[in-house]
Formats: sequence, C-alpha cells, structure tokens
Amino acid sequence: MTVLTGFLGAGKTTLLNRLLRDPALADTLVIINEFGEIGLDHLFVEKADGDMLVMASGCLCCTIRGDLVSTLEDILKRLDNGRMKPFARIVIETTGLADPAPVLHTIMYHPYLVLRFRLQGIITVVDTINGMATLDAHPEAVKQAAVADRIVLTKTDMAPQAPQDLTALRQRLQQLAPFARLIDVSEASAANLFDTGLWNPETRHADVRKWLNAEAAAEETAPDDPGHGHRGHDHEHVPDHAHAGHAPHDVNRHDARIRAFCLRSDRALTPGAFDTFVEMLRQIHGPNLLRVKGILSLSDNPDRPVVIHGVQHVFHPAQRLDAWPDADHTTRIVFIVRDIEPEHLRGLFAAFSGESRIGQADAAAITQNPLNPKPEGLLR
Ligand SMILES: Nc1nc2c(ncn2[C@@H]2O[C@H](COP(=O)(O)OP(=O)(O)OP(=O)(O)O)[C@@H](O)[C@H]2O)c(=O)[nH]1
Repeated sequence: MTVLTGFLGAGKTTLLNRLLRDPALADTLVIINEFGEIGLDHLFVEKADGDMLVMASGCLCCTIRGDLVSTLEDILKRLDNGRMKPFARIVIETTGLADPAPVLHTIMYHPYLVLRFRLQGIITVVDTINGMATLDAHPEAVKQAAVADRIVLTKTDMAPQAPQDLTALRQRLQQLAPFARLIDVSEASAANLFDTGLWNPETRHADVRKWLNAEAAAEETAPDDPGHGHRGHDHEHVPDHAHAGHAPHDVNRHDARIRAFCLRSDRALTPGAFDTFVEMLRQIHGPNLLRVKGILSLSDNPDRPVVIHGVQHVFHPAQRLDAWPDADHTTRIVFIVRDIEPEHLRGLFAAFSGESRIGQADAAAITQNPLNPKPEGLLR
C-alpha cells in the first residue's frame, strides 16, 4: 500500500493519471476521493466495479474513514472469491489537507486488513510554485513533507521561477525529510516512486539499506559535530534556523519543531526490553513520532534482527528477518519526530539496552515510575 499525499492542487491526480499509463502499474488498485479539481481519466473511472474504485463521499482521512475500511474489506472479499483481477499494490490518494497518519491507522488497526496490506511508502507531492507559501501557512503541509519517502516536485515546467527559489524549497524539504528522495515530476516514474518498500518484490528479500536510507543523515551532517550524538555515530538534522534563535518567517517554527535523526547502537535489547521500548514510544510519544523505521538486534537471537515500522502510535507488527541483510549488524532506527529531543530518545534506548549514562534513568526507574503517563490514567 502506498499513500499519495500533498497539498490541495499540488498535482497528485495529474501525476497519478500519468503514472497509471505505465504498464508497470497495471496491477495497481487506486482509491481516490473525487474532491479535487480534476478526477482520474474516464478510462479509469468507468471501471468502478472492476479493478478501479473512485470514492465520491469526501475526504478520505476524516469523513469516509468507515467507508475506507468497508471498501477495502469488500475488495478483499471480491479478490478472494475470484470476482476481481488480483492486484499487487494499492495506492490511496488523500485529499489535500489530509494527514496521512489516520489513513494508515485505519488499516493497521484493523485485525484483518493489517494482515493483508503492508505499507510500502508515502509519496508527497509538492508544488514548486506555491510550495514555500504552503509550507509557511500550513503545518499539515510540513508534516506531509516530513513523513515522505519520496517527494515529487511538480509544476517545475511553469515559468517564471527564480532558480534560487527552487533551490531554497529543495533545501527546506530536504531538511524536513533528509531520508526522503526528491524527484522532479518530469523524472517521476513507477520505478522510482514505488520502490520504497522493505521487501524487494523480485528477489523477495528485505532491502533494509535502501528502505532505511540511514546513510542520508551521515552524508549531510558533520560527523564530528560535538553537539550531537555520541561516539560520532548519531546524526541528526535540525534546520539551521532551529538553532539560530530567529526564524526568517514566524511559520518556520513548524519546521523547527520537526527533527530527523538516526539512532545507532551496538547493544542488543532483550525481547522484553524491546517490547517495553516500543510500547513506551507509542504510548508516550505516539502523536509526535511522525515516522519510525528501524532494524534492531535482539539478545535472544542476534543473528536474526527485528524490523520496526511505525507512523505515530501505529506500528506494524515487528518482523523478524532470517538474517542481517549485510555485514552491518548495528541497530539503526530512523526517527522523524516533532517536539521531541533526539537526546531523550537516545536516553530511552540506552536505558532499555542496559547502557548506563550519567543523568539518565535506567529501565526500572522509567517503567516503575508511578507518575509515568499510562493509557488508563494514573489512578489504576
Ligand atoms: N504546468 C503544470 N501544471 C500542473 C502540474 N501538475 C498539476 N498541474 C495542474 O495543477 C492543477 C491541480 O492539479 P491536480 O492534479 O488536480 O492536483 P491535486 O493535488 O490532485 O489536487 P486536489 O485533489 O485538489 O488536492 C491542475 O490544473 C493541473 O493541470 C505540472 O507539473 N505542471
């Protein structure tokens, strides 16, 4: 499942129309709302009971959440009864103001849908004409960019556009989403937009290196920056203005709230500590964990790492791989967070991995603290 998002009028449907002509996407099912300026070509829309569905009832993420579930259930029923051509992938286009997270929640919290769909990636479309102003005015747009695996820049064919404006937009987007790849719409294709999943469909192997893209942080941050991380291993991206103390625009404070960084560790967690660590991330930081992807070493079987993938408080069931994909056996977790200090998450990981750090509570102190927030409240 791929989620296609982007601000109102950014060019999502235009892009989708073009992509769907590519035979490589013949086995794709698209779910789209009809709110936008233009719908999918009639070629696609008329086959409403065939392999293509158009939903007309409004915003996907809020008003038709129930419908999305019943639509997906219905699709699976038809698929299992052989009344529908099998498909390999589903693309869900959200409306312009949508936060992609509720769409993913809808699917990942469903006991059956979560077994049948796997999140491949999030594609965010950004209009290069209005993109900067949209990011300034709408925190939703900042979040859409921050959670992306791929950012497609549209309307690059439209003059006039000062080259420095495009460069500034690209820099801003890359700071918000250092692990995402920026692609000009003229170069966007099925091949470079739908290759974001953990599993390579051809080899059926996990392509962890490409999926995590953790090196993106290492390439762009000075590794010896004493202010960040420890042992020269951790890297984080903070927009320059986040440290500068003065934002060029007020609204850039939205950007400054978002941090992307990669936590690395040579220490293995016990399975119990792993469960509690993930549970604490979800319960305490859920809404602000915009995106989490990682490969972790567990002490019970260090040869078989575990992969985690979460969007806010929704996590895919953790998956155990048969083996490490390559010689690098370090735990790597890529975080994109809002209003959370990277050092806090590093401290939490250190506590659960048994690494003692000065000034950092250990796992027992964290889990047994009666004042920790609990889902059922403090009184129980
Ligand atoms: N010149 C140019 N126009 C584009 C491009 N992409 C989209 N447009 C135009 O921008 C307008 C909006 O495009 P849509 O594809 O409807 O945008 P959308 O993101 O699906 O819009 P909503 O569904 O309303 O959120 C249309 O008039 C498109 O023709 C592009 O790359 N270049």
